[in-house]
Amino acid sequence: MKRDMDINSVNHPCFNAKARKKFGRVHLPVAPRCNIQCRFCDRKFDCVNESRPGVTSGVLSPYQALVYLDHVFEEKKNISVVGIAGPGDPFANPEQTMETLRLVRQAHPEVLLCLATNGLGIAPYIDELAELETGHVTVTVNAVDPAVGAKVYAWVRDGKRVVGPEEGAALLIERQLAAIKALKSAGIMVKVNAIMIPGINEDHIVDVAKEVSSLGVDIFNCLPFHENSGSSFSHIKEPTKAAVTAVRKEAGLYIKQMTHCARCRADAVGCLGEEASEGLMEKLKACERMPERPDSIWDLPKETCRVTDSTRPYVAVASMEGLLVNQHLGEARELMIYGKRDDGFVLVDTRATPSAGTGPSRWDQLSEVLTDCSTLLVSGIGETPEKALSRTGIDVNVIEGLIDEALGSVFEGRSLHAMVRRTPKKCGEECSGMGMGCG
Ligand SMILES: C[S@@+](CC[C@H](N)C(=O)[O-])C[C@H]1O[C@@H](n2cnc3c(N)ncnc32)[C@H](O)[C@@H]1O
Ligand code: SF4
Ligand code: SF4
Repeated sequence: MKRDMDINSVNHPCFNAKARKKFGRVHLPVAPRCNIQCRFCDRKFDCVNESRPGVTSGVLSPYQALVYLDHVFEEKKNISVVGIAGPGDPFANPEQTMETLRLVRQAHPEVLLCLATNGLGIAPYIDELAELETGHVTVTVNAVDPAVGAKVYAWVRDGKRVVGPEEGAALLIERQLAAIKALKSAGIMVKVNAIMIPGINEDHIVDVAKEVSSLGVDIFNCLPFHENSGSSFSHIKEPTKAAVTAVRKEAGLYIKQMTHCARCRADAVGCLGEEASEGLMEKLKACERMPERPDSIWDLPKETCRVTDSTRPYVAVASMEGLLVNQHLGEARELMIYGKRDDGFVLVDTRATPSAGTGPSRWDQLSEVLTDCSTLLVSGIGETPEKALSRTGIDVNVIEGLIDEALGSVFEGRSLHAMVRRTPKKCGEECSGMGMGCG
């Protein structure tokens, strides 16, 4: 759908408070994974009831997102910005992010493109972002001192290497500052978000403001920590309004402040603070059920492939960080769905698992979610789900080790024997369940 809108870079409702009543934004939730773990963040992929960052009603492929965008433009005539803000990090899913931006730019040359990222993985993409005329990037910088950063970040994944808090924070900060410099050199407007977390970094926010101001950042958004029962900071309370105002005032001595941030969901749409449209959330879910690409399923080399059924070309994996098969099915809130292409394995989707407490029907629901998967790789599973899934034709394997290695075996027809977990996790012994089966 072509639109006739005269949009210029000042019409971004987050970068310019004056634009916030007139212009809206839409976030396309195409990036489910994350390459770091902020201790305050808990992502939810199928939730209509919570309004906070990291939450979305669904995750879309780039093509699905383009179809969804047409529905958005039809319903909302004042959208000036198309952005990607997770629900994870855009550069933990760089292929999906860049493909989405390319598709949107091609179909809608008038729109402002925008991204929110932790900055770890953006560097290789900055030139292309500039070519696509991505006008606005937000980088979340919660610390510029690695000792403070180590309190905020649990781990950081750089390629295949996962590092702990101290080394991770130092690496992340170095990448963030370099990325900000490069973004500014490429002529892109940069906003820095800094989450103010009581008892963790509240005395450090002004240092962050000073540092990023020296790099030419355009605007600074000191965002109060949003209480989050699912995160490791579940015990921390939101900072008081007075404390946030005081920090913003001091930080304002160094850099322009944003004070109207609505702490939006990863699928937010409309003007800032506007209630989510039920109709559009239904459309988003409908788009999520469409084929991921117009030509849908990739051709697999059937003669060498254990995954011989072309209606089940994918493999579902339970993993805590996307590197290892290391999660019990009962603990997995999402499964990673992998496919094979000529150039290797590719994460095609991340799917929420049905929530606990619904009894055995939970596993029937899960098998519906996995109708296009031939195989499930987990590090533990209860007897009931194993039987329920196997009944529907899914090959369930309890293994441990690198995802890439396991996918190699599955897709190339080799045995998984060497990876089989010798002492399968017993129900309730190593997971957080009650030992009652994964009900
Ligand atoms: C969900 S993230 C997605 C983009 C990217 N991963 C990032 O961190 O910038 C969007 C923004 O929400 C913030 N956020 C996440 N959880 C939050 C919380 N509990 N309280 C306040 N801000 C939060 C992030 O720090 C980030 O600035
Ligand atoms: S980088 Fe963004 S999505 Fe990732 S854990 Fe931090 S806030 Fe959440
Ligand atoms: S979270 Fe804040 S900066 Fe991001 S879109 Fe919402 S209002 Fe704008």
